[in-house]
Amino acid sequence: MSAINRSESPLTLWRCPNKYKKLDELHKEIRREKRSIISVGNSIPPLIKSFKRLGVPRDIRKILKKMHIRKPTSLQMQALPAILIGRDTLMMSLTRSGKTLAFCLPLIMGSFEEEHRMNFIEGEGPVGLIVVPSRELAYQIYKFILKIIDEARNYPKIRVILCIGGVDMKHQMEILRQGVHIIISTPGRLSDMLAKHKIFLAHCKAIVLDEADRLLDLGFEDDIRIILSHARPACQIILSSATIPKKIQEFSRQAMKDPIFINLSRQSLSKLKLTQEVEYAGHDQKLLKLLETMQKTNPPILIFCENKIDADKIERFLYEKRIDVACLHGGKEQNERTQAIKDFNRGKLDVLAATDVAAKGLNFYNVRHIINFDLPKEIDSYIQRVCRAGKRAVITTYLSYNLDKLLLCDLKHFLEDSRQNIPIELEGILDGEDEQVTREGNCAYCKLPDHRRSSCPTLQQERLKSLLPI
Ligand SMILES: Nc1ncnc2c1ncn2[C@@H]1O[C@H](COP(=O)(O)OP(=O)(O)OP(=O)(O)O)[C@@H](O)[C@H]1O
Repeated sequence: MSAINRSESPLTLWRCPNKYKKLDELHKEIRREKRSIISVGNSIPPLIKSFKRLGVPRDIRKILKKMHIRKPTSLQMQALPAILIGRDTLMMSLTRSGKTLAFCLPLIMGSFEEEHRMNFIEGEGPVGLIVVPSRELAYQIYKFILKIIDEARNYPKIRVILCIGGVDMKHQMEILRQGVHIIISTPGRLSDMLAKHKIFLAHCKAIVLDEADRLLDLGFEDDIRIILSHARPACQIILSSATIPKKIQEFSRQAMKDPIFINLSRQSLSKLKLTQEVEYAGHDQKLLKLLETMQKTNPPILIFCENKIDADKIERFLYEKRIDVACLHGGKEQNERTQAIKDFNRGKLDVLAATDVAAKGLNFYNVRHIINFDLPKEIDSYIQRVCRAGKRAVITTYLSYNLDKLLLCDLKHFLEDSRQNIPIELEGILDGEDEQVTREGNCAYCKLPDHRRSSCPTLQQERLKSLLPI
């Protein structure tokens, strides 16, 4: 291990430009409101609207441009300055809001700076660690980072490795021995490597927990605690999560220091201009309905279901109808899963039937139709699924007859928030809670028009505030 202490200084030397520093709180807040951003915490940096002002080096901006990334997304405008100044950050937003770039870019910039300052030597590093719940997601992020650094020819060479099950570790270990800047891993494999003293986090400056809600859902809590216990207390923690369930609240209270919470509210989804429809269907009718439902659009069509059995059943049924289909779930071999995603994204498959867990965090391109074979148990999972859709896609959801009224109520409110006509099937569902809207149709919480309690920005901000460590 190295003799220099790399861990006490922040990830990057980036400082907020003076022009932005001078903005008063009111103006910062107005800019956030315009972009449906809610930020909570002490001394939150302002939104910064260009990669140039964010200090992203010119060559990297050129590479991003080639990837059709010209300006930061709303989330990145807030998250990048927060992460770049070294603050613990929790990003809560829907999928496709650009969270991955928001944490990858600072790690890449930080690694370049480190390597520029002093070459990494044998056994040194990592500067940054990214922990994700699935191998596919790890691979996707790995490829994304490689794409950027491989093209950055005028910058010092930085090394990235994948530390996940199913990958030959021999080559990765070789790179590790040369000194590594960024590690992308799944929790099980990483805690194993830490226990065997093959990886050290003593000099790690930032740890990212991507899809943090899913990491905890999948029971990786103990692994995460072990991983964090190997890091220095000064290590920056970055969490990305689509929802903030209780476990995340507790976790962030314990693990994060003076954090900034950033929430991109749901209204931003309305930009996708989706058509969302629901149909009642008994369990036995669903397969038969499927062919008719699929006629609504051209492929690619993504079918979501809650369990592996249904995913397999759908695959078999459509295969017999000579449709190019595959399924994606935890019971499939890694190479089958990778192949299915590749084929679907390249247009070789018309239909992919997937469970939520398997599809979590993956990017699918230009999906025209999402069919929810069943309504997930939580509205957040429904929203996650919807986020996989391309622009102007159709979302069809099969509702069973015995669904929880509150869940249907959540669905109805979500459709209202996304400016959808309420399907006749949901019209009869009473708000039940007069608390949702006042008699004048205003938000029952802040009494302002144009939104409901379920999407009230003031309420969301107050909820986030309550999550902050005391
Ligand atoms: N500033 C940007 N401008 C244009 N495209 C972008 C920008 N940032 C990211 N993208 C692209 O948008 C897509 C989704 O981004 P990304 O995967 O970072 O979203 P995410 O919020 O992490 O989603 P998920 O929760 O699904 O992981 C990717 O194809 C990415 O390359």
